[in-house]
Amino acid sequence: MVDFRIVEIFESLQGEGYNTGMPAVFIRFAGCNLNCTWCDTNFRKFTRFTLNDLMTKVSKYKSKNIIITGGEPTMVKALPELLLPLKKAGYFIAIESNGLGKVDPLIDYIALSPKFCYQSRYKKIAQSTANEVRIVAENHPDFIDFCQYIETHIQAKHYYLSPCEKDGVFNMFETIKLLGKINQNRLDNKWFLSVQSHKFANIE
Ligand SMILES: Nc1nc2[nH]cc(C(=O)O)c2c(=O)[nH]1
Ligand code: SF4
Ligand SMILES: [Mg+2]
Repeated sequence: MVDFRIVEIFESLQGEGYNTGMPAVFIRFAGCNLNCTWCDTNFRKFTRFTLNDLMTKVSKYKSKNIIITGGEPTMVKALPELLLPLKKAGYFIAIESNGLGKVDPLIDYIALSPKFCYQSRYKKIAQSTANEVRIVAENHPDFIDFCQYIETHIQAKHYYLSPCEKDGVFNMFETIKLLGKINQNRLDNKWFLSVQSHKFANIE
């Protein structure tokens, strides 16, 4: 029988991006194909859940929104075996992905966070459509070029820069300066600010 490597499951509010404030059950899968220096998730420590364990656990929460995250959830081979029963049970399923893997068509809402520190890996784009893109802001001369590259290669409704957190400190000033740069010479802003608001609200 398949089992899923799960870091944590919890109910909270979406802290980031367009759906900030949306109540959701977060399913955090173990494993990632990247190793960002500022990663805030220990995706190596996990518990095994069967499909039944997962469905039972999720059904105990109030929310009918699921956010599949990680780690990198597109690397979970058995994911479709979970998505189908979740869809049948009426859940709205969102995913948080770094964009290097293809997102299953059963997913209802796609948030992609391509990583500047691994820009060479994005020469081939696996997932070229999304509902929203969020890039963690980094102070580097090539950063704006990367954002522009992503904007032309990933079609999305919303584009965001997110301040990077290291040891509780956010590069907020750097981020808004980068937003100013990336939006200059446009009639309408295309890039907006997304903060990890849950970290300010002291919720999961
Ligand atoms: N509240 C809350 N919102 C989130 N949105 C994306 C998260 C993630 O870790 O992928 C996350 C998270 O960890 N907590
Ligand atoms: S892609 Fe996300 S989960 Fe993976 S190492 Fe980077 S920040 Fe962490
Ligand atoms: Mg998080």
